[in-house]
Order: sequence, then structure tokens, then C-alpha cells
Amino acid sequence: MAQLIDGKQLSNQVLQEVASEVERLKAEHDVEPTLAVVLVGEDPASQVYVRNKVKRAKEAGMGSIEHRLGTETTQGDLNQLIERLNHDPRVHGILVQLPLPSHLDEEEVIAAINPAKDVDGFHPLNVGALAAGQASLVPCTPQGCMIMLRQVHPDLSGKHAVVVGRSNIVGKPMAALLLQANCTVTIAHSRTQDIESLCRNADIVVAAAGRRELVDADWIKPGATVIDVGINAIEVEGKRKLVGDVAFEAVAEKAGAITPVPGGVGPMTIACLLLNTTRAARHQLA
Ligand SMILES: Nc1nc2c(c(=O)[nH]1)N[C@@H](CN(C=O)c1ccc(C(=O)N[C@@H](CCC(=O)O)C(=O)O)cc1)CN2
Repeated sequence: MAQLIDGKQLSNQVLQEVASEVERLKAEHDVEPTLAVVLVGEDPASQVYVRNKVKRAKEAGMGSIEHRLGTETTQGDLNQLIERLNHDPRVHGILVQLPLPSHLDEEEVIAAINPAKDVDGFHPLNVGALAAGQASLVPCTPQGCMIMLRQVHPDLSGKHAVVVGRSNIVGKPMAALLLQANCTVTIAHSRTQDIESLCRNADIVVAAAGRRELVDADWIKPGATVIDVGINAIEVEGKRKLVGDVAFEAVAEKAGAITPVPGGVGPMTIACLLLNTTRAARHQLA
């Protein structure tokens, strides 16, 4: 049976480090790291994530400012709000919860955020810096995945990693981080032929395809490490249940280590968001 990489426990450790850094910033520089969270529309999952982000920020002693906007919000209104937050000296991090309602242009919104306050790490300048191996604000989910991977592989050098999925939020930055850690990286996606055998050769599989239980036991090399980024809500006997992109029960029999869903990558995403906010606050001091 695989070792379980416990995202809840690990995220609590990260959050403790965040709380200590918040204390230091307050005591030494009279700065309260503050996160502004922008939610547009009524998406129920987004509402849960935003609530949890604000709750965790408060628990870590950080400031938080919430902007909840109606679905009918225009691009102009949203851009104006971001411009205000960009210039507000109390705000160190800006997060616009995705997905946005379909009439809004996500790329335009992300590009409007001051890169120094872009705690999601989605701004083209931060994306470029990551690709070039330069210091930057790194997207939260892949950053969390790397912390989890390091629990099992303190040295990732030379490992063969397959990332299943090529999204801007997870797949692409994940591949960049693995490459920075000297892994041999393959990105697989919906047009890739014979993904199964690519994965069977991998020491590390990161499943971020957005398809529930796509990765099955026969995709996995015995002893491999499996990171499940998927969060898919299903109904079992009338009750809501979350499953990942990995068929957990079967894969756990074969893998060496695996992350659960829930309680894996999700809590790490929020912890890394707050870590980025303290980093942004410290950077802005200079
Ligand atoms: N601006 C952003 N939008 C989105 C991001 C992001 O990083 N930045 N990622 C996802 C959603 N997300 C964070 O926003 C996120 C998803 C899931 C979790 C989480 O803790 N999940 C729990 C289960 C929660 C539940 O019961 O539904 C778990 O996996 O244990 C945190 C953050 C898309 N949008």
C-alpha cells in the first residue's frame, strides 16, 4: 500500500511558517501582509474556495479584503477595481478567483494585475520568469505539489515525471518547476498518443487533466509517486463526494506514494497562496 502524502497536515506546517513570517513583518516593519480577494458571480465551488482563503488568511494573522461582485459585472468595472487595488498601499496580494463568468476576458483581467501583487503567479511576466528559471511568484497549486513531492523525493534530479494536462494554472507551471528541479519532464494531454505507456515509464505522475479517475493502476509503474490535482464532484447514493483524476483505491495498491482527494493538493494550494502573499509583502518592502 502506498505512503499517503497528507496535504492537510503539510499545509498546516506551511501555514505555521506563514503565521511566523506575518508576525515578523508586523514586528520588524509594521506591515500587515494583506490579501485582496475578488469573486465575480455565484459559482458555488468558487464561493467555498474564497471563503476558505479568507478564513485561512485571518487565522495566519494576515489582513484580507473581499470584493464580491455580481455576475453582471462588466470588464470595465473589474479592470477599474484591479487598478484601485494595484495602487492601494495596504494591499500586497491580489487574487481574482477563476473561472470568471463567460462574458469576462480572463487573460485581460490577469494582465491588469500588478505583477508584484500577482500572488496567483498567472501574470505573463511571472509566467515568463518561471519559464526562464528566474525568481517569481509561482502558481499556488504546482508550488504545493512540489512541496508534497519533496516529502518523498528530497532530490528530484534525474526523475522522469509525466504531467497529464497542459493548463496555464497547473500543467505548464508544474512542468517548469519539475524541469527546474532537474527532472526529465513529459507533458501529456488529450491529443497525446498512448498516455498509459508514457505514464508507465514515469517515476512521478502528476494528474491534472480534469477527468475523474482517468489514471488507473495499469498506468502506474510499481513504486511510482502519484500527485492527484483533480477535484471532481460526483453523487454517490444521493451524497456529494469528491474524487480526483486518479482511481485512488486501485492506484494506491501499486504506487509508492500518493496524494488523496480531498485532503491532498487542495489545502496546499491555499497555504501556498498565503505564502506568496507574505513573499509579495516582503518584496514590496524593498
Ligand atoms: N485564482 C485562482 N482560481 C482558481 C485556482 C487558483 O489557484 N487561483 N485554483 C482552483 C480552485 N482552488 C483555488 O482557488 C482550490 C480548489 C480546491 C481547494 C481545496 O482545498 N479543496 C479541498 C476540497 C474542498 C471541497 O470540499 O470542495 C480538498 O481538495 O481537500 C482549494 C483551492 C480553480 N480556481
